[in-house]
Amino acid sequence: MESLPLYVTSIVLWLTKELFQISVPSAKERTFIAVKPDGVQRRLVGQVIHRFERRGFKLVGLKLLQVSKNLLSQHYCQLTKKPFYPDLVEYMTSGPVVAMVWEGPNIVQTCRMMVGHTNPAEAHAGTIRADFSLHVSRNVVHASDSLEGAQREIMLWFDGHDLLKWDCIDQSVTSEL
Ligand SMILES: Nc1ncnc2c1ncn2[C@@H]1O[C@H](COP(=O)(O)OP(=O)(O)OP(=O)(O)O)[C@@H](O)[C@H]1O
Ligand SMILES: O=c1ccn([C@@H]2O[C@H](COP(=O)(O)OP(=O)(O)O)[C@@H](O)[C@H]2O)c(=O)[nH]1
Ligand SMILES: [Mg+2]
Repeated sequence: MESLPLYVTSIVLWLTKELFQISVPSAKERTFIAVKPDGVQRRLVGQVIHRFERRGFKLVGLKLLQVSKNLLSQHYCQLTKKPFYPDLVEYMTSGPVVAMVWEGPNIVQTCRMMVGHTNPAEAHAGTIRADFSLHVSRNVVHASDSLEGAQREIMLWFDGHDLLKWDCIDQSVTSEL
């Protein structure tokens, strides 16, 4: 059987989405991930990056930096009243952090699942925190916990022009997804 012309297929797909209100996850969704000082000290940066790469997500921003207390207080602004906050500041400023922006469909929620529970003792095996850490105060990575949080954190940690738009050629077929 002859295949339909591409424009007919596109119209049918568009109509199907419109008629049935199918919500397609945006491939452009972004999240902020950081390898915390304990992860950098333990040379886990490569393994953390590998997890997101092998899942199929796209790296669009990356830098190694010494975090200032000012940046950290903005990043963790919801936690400043917590009893562990002074220790958290000391921990997060104790050495370099690798800050990253990753892109892909449903990435915020998926990365939270891949990172695992805040407390490694409660994290499921196979998550980064369960596989690489033992204690909540040394839990190796940060991942944004909502779309709004991700947008706020990306703007806080990166200048827009440090984030790269590029095409994964192996994923061009699924760029509509
Ligand atoms: N009870 C605790 N004792 C020590 N440190 C804690 C405790 N709770 C949280 N933290 C630290 O503060 C960080 C921020 O806590 P939060 O509640 O935002 O967890 P999270 O969202 O899983 O972590 P992150 O924001 O770093 O991804 C935790 O990742 C952990 O390092
Ligand atoms: O009882 C706690 C809760 C949190 N944290 C630290 O604070 C970070 C941010 O906490 P959040 O609640 O945002 O958890 P996360 O988003 O990291 O899972 C965590 O990752 C931990 O490093 C901690 O040291 N003790
Ligand atoms: Mg958090």
